[in-house]
Parts: sequence; C-alpha cells; structure tokens
Amino acid sequence: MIEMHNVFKKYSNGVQAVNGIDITFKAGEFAYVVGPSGAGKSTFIKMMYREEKPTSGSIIIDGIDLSKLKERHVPLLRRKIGVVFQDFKLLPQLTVYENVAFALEVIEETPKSIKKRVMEVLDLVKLKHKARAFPNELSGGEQQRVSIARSIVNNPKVMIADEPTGNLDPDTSWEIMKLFEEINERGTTIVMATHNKEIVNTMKRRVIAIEYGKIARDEVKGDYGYEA
Ligand SMILES: Nc1ncnc2c1ncn2[C@@H]1O[C@H](COP(=O)(O)OP(=O)(O)OP(=O)(O)O)[C@@H](O)[C@H]1O
Repeated sequence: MIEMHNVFKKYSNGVQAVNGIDITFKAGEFAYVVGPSGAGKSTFIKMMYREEKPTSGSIIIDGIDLSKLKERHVPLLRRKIGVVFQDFKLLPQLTVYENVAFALEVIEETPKSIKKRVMEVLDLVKLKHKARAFPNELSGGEQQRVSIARSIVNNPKVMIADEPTGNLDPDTSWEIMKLFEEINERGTTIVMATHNKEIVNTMKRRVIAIEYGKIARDEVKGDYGYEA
C-alpha cells in the first residue's frame, strides 16, 4: 500500500531530516512511528501525503508514484489518504457537519447521499448530536473525533496521523485509539507518529523507530523503547 525506496529529504535550510529510508506498509497494517524529537518522524509522514517532497528516492502509495504525480492530480492522492493532526485543523467558521461535508469529494453525488455519508461518519465517531455545533463549542476529544470523521469521509485506503493524541488527556487519548482500531478493522492502513509510550506499549503493533532520519528499529509487535 505504501512503498518508500531510498528516500532522502533535505530542507532548504540545509537540515537533512530524512536520511535514506526504505520501507513498505502492507494494506491493512497499523504501524506506530516513534523516535526522539526532531528525528524526522513528521517529515517522513508528510512525504506520504505530499505535504513535503523528497529530495531523492521514490514513494508509491496504492500504485501512485508520487514523484510522477502532477500538481493537478494531488487531489486524487488526497482522496486515498485521510490525515489527522495533533491540533485538529478544523475550520472554526463551519459547523461540525460542514467541516466533514466540506472534505467530501462530491462527484455526481446527490444532496441526499452527501448527507447520508456525513451522518454515517459522524455516527461512527459518536457525534451525530453535535452536527450543528461549532468547533469552539467542543472539547478537545470531540474536536479530534470530528477531524477523524473528516479524514475518513472519502473512504480512504490509508490514514496518516501525526501525534493525534498530543493535545488530549489519557482517557480521551484511549477513546481516540479505540476509534483508530475500529477504522483499521474496517481495512484502512494506519500510520501514526506518536510520543505516547503507554499507547504504543499496550497496543503491540508494528513499531518503526526513526533516529537521525533513518530507521533505527522496525518491530512487528514492538515497544515504544524510549523514556516517556
Ligand atoms: N519546514 C522545515 N524547514 C526546515 N527544517 C525543518 C522543517 N521541518 C522540520 N525541519 C527540521 O527537520 C528535522 C526533523 O523534523 P521533524 O519535524 O520531521 O521531526 P519529528 O521527529 O517529527 O519531531 P517531533 O517529535 O518534535 O515532532 C528537525 O531538525 C527540524 O528542525
């Protein structure tokens, strides 16, 4: 589902953030990306959804070679990938419903089918009753659930999450992880960068540790492996 071959990324300020990464994620996998601050985790995952371009090397997502992807075809890639951020990135002037509907790729869809799909994903994240609320009327956990609903509304094959529990308390973080597990069970491949030691050690999933822009560890049922 995701393939990276010999990927390097040097920012224009000269920082070599990713320094030769080769990795494959199979369809349906759930993997955590861990490592010290500044090790290159965000850069690594930003390249998967084309937020950053590698300096060299190739990245293939569900058969799409990102190095050959024309700007005008980036939306095609984004339809395959849902992205969840630490700071939610909801649009404050839109309601919960509108935030999710806004992300839906509307190709020859009727208003009725759009409404059905948006309410379906709001139901999955247990926020149907907040459809008319605005983001600033929600708790952090609720805002993250809206952003998860938004990320899966197009039925993406891959979900990328960068520190999705970083702004949440432990109980709320676990609620979010249950949702991720549910989404993964439905077949979506998940790659999640995190500093949450407890979650990684409890879930026993694939763990990829990045240090100095390289893969330092890749374990099938791994541990966080650093002090929290
Ligand atoms: N847009 C940018 N321009 C220049 N340098 C950057 C940029 N983004 C990140 N860097 C640098 O690249 C290196 C890797 O950063 P990155 O954000 O990928 O690390 P990280 O492992 O995600 O860190 P953290 O755990 O703190 O989020 C760091 O030295 C950082 O300062």
